[in-house]
Amino acid sequence: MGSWANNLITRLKKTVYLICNYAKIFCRSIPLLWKAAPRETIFLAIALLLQSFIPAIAVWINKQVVDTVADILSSVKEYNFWTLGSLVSLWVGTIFLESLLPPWVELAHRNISEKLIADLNLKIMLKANSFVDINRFEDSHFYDELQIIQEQSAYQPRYLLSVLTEGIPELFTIISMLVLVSPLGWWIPLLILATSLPQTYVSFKIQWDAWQALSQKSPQARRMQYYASLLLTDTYAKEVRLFGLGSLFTQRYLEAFQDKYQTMRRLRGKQAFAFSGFAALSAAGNAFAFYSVVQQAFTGKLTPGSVMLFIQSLAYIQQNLTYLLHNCFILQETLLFMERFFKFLISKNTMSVTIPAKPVPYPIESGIVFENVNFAYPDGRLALAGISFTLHPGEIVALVGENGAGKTTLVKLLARLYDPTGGNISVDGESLKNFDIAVWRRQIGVLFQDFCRYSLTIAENISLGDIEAMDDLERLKKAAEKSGIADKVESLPEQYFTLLGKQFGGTELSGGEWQKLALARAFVREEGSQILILDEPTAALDPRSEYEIYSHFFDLVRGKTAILVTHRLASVKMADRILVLKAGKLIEEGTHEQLLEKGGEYATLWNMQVEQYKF
Ligand SMILES: Nc1ncnc2c1ncn2[C@@H]1O[C@H](COP(=O)(O)OP(=O)(O)OP(=O)(O)O)[C@@H](O)[C@H]1O
Repeated sequence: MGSWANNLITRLKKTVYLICNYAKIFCRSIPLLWKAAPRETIFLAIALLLQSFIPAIAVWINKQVVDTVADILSSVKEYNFWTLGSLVSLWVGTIFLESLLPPWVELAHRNISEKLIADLNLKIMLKANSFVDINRFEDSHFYDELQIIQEQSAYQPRYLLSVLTEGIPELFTIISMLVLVSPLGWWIPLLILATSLPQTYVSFKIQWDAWQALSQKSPQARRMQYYASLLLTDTYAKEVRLFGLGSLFTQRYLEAFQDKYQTMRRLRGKQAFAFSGFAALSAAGNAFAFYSVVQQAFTGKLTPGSVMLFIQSLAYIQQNLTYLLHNCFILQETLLFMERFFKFLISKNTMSVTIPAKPVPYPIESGIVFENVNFAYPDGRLALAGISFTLHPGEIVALVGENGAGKTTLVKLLARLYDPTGGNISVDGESLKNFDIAVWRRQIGVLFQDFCRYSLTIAENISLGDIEAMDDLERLKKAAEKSGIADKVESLPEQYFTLLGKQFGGTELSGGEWQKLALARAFVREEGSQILILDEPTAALDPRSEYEIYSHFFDLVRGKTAILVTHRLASVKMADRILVLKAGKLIEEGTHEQLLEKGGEYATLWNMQVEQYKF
């Protein structure tokens, strides 16, 4: 067989595969509508079926009316009021139904699409929440996919419904019109289809190419969005103005736009060109069919009503084919979104979970042991290498070291936000991996240096540390007092019920006040937790607040194993032990005095800080 034929077979196979794949996704998507809104879906299906056949019934009635009138005029039949009256009543009935249905179809469409959007978004949120580690969010490919799904879930489900509510009646109208014209000549529907389908196929193919090009250019589209957000969101407003960054970002926006636009412009040109060529073929086919019908009418083989039926049917077929084609494009894009959505729903957790889990020791007796622990982030760089130490119950340990030394990474491993890529972490001799992750995390109160600021009330902001404390104002107040934010809260008119954050018109706090609130969140998890991790807890605090926190530190962490990550060496003096990290390695370990005596890295850092305070 020649290479031309081979090529054709490969293309055909590919097309069949694509169509089967789309059909599969379509069949998986429809039950989602049913689940989101069963009653509305039944109503919509019935209304759509009615809508689909109304045009064919109307055209058929028109034919009967014209033929009856022609017969009466040519005296073939006698004028009969009842025949004409019933035809007119039927015609009025179909026209009435045609105008009655759309508002109800629209209502059902909107109700279902709103429910469907909420349903899909909930599924996405629940799935994202089921990832127990944060690796997924740091895998750039996966994160990109998640962003696209999140963005498109706001409108693609609506498109799916639009396509169904418009496309189904269009398809049935085309079929019923083809059936109606077939008595005029068996070859007429075939000719109309044969001259219209190449146009449909080519448009489809070009649309597919355009979609692929668009997804290849999606980094550019996302960059455009990013540069726009730099000029349009409050987070960047200060720096953009002070550093005069407006023109740089608009320039970058334009560069990304040009890159995407040039590709799309070429493809759209190709599409218009191919479309026009095949439109001419379709027009020639229709003209031939029209000529044949009119000629048969001249020779008396067809009635005037049949000519009108042909003209009206052809108009309906042409119009609905164009609309259907457009809807197929949209459906194709929607099905690609649904494919992404389904893939996302079956994506696996990257962290292994042991079932059944071992009970977490309470209290921890012998301690938490890091044994030769290594960790590399997804980009492959080693952030921790060969870390070994033991955290004894009730001990206060300070982690110090230069920026990027691996301190935060180490506490993330302890909270099991990641698993080590080498070595092991164990608690009372049992690997951390064997515990129920949620139960283990409940043992930990934590404040990260990049803590979150929630646009919720103060009480809610604190209680997020332990949602069981949500209604226990006394517990929340105690945590607020420990972190030093209680006085500020009590000075506000609505106190603990003050809404925070500008997003919903709440009050704004200063950076240090937000940090104290986050600290209160770590303290509220007091009951039942055994470990307290504070990563730079006082970075944004004024000297007085910092002094107050550290002078009561033993009180604050009472009975817990505490890990304190800080650059302020004056505040680590009271720690039972200090671990010094450098470039991912544990290089020194001991009390403040021992490390000073040793004269190593810690002593150097200490002396540098002491120098700063000398006058
Ligand atoms: N999410 C991440 N993906 C890739 N690399 C990361 C990520 N987070 C941190 N790193 C890298 O891991 C190393 C250790 O970072 P880590 O945040 O643990 O340092 P740190 O000691 O807490 O620093 P700092 O004192 O600045 O807070 C750094 O080189 C950093 O670039």
